[in-house]
Amino acid sequence: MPALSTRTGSEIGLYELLSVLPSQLQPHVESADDRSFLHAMFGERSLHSLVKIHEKLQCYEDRSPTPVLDSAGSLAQDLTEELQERGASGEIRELVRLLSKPHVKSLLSVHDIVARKSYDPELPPLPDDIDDEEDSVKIIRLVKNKEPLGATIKRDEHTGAIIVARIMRGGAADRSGLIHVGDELKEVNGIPIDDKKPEEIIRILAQSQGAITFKVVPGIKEDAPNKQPKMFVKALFDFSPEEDNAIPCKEAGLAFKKGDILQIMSQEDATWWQAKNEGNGNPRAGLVPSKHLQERRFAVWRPLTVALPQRTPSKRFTGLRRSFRLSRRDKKTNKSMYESKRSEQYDTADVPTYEEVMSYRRKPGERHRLVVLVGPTGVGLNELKKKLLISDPQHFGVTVPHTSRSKRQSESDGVEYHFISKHSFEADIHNNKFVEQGEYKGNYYGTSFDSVRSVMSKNKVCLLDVQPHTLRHLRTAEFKPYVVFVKPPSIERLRETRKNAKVISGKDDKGSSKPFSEEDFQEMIKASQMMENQYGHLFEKVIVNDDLTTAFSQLRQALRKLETEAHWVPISWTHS
Ligand SMILES: Nc1ncnc2c1ncn2[C@@H]1O[C@H](COP(=O)(O)OP(=O)(O)OP(=O)(O)O)[C@@H](O)[C@H]1O
Repeated sequence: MPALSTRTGSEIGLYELLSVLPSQLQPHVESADDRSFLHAMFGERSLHSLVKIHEKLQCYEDRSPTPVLDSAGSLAQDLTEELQERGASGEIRELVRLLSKPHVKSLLSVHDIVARKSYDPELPPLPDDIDDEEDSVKIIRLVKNKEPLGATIKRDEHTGAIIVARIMRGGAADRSGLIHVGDELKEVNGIPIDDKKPEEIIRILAQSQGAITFKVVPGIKEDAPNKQPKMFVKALFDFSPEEDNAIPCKEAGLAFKKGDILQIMSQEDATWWQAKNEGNGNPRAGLVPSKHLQERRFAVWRPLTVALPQRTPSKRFTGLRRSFRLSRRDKKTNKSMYESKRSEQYDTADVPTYEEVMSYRRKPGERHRLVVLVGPTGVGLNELKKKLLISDPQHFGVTVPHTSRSKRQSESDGVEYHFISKHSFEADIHNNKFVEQGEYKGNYYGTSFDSVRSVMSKNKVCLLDVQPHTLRHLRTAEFKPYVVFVKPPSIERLRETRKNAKVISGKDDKGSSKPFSEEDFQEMIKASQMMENQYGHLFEKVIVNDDLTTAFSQLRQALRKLETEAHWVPISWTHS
């Protein structure tokens, strides 16, 4: 900004500064709203008067004047009386007249107040015949620009009075500290509103700019300012106030997307909370559905979206990744796998509303978080895992799966697999020792929790790829999983990029491979959409595996950040 001209040449006069600021700031302010706000604010007459007074007072600052006496008012009174007793020369009469002028009396009175530094107002005693029923009225003057007032109103069902229903945290009304929930609105800008509908009042308010005067009857005093501790939640669903017909005021709503971090500012209302979105930097709170409301809504929607028969998960062995060298290209296996996931997901404990979170940064020496890769079959999880392992074999590690099939000559126990008997495998399943397990051609295969622990205890980042329905078993303070969803690109890009790629054929379990078919691509995209719909709220990072090198570098960067920066994790993971 260029230097501003000053009155004295050496010091910037505040008053001059104020008058040139709007034009000087103009090139730096993009929005027309902001520009008109600045104009209105710097052009406000009372502000200019205050600045003038401030400048005048500054002249006295160096001299630090002290009052000679603090009873100039009574001295003037005594003097007037004495002078009146003396005869009546013209000069005496003039002095008596001057001293009795109300302005001079007020000036002397102000002088004495300042000299005594007694600034508390002295209120006259209450009259004896006061009517206890009479309402005390408060006049409030707020300066409003285009920003909304940040309050909602309602009509009291019993009395018919217009009452302040909500004050939005951080909004204009809240910042003023003058209007409170429960206050009864009597007049806006001198217009009585007793007979007006709330919508009409809202219109009056919306059309008012600059100073607005409210006449209110204060409600019952609020308790001490809300000292609720800061609470952050991760939203597990999308919300758009525009599309919500139940919200008391659409303009007061706060839109958010699944995965956004919200700071809950008020839970006073059981149905509509007030929250700020951590991501958008807006200091004003908006209305969001409360957890309770969202749960109720979900209960109503749920039968419509997932009307699937419940299965008993313990009796079923869900599908396995090809990392176990099993067929997942067998369509029958894939289909039943997804059906089983759907029914497991919508278990009542899993209603996706909000999850309380806290910022967490791994301390030096602390175990690394488990990195879980999730994605549809063939999307490239193994390829990405392989690249990570090659990039830093000391830093990354993978689990060794268990199997009940017999060991081949070329294999060693604990290298390709942990080979255990069918009987032990079944006992381990029974004792919940597996993150996930499955059966293929009469043999069991599975990844145990202990195999994950074993990698983590070597201070390595354990890379695991699992079916998304097993995430719920891993989401504990011990593993603190960082879930990366690997997503396929568009079908056109799949055709282009996977020209030379091979998928493991489902025809045998010897790992023979075949090129991707058009059907494989379609299945991959469909499965990806299904996973995102059902488990999207659990994914912390989504990577589109279009160009492999780009996807790998995005993953590498995300994992670097995971180790160096703070991330939001469920609060229960932080106090273990
Ligand atoms: N971005 C990519 N561009 C080209 N080819 C790719 C890309 N990503 C993976 N591939 C190839 O696609 C094939 C399948 O990849 P990969 O085996 O890693 O999939 P996967 O997700 O591990 O599958 P599954 O879970 O069924 O084991 C491999 O031949 C791999 O090299």
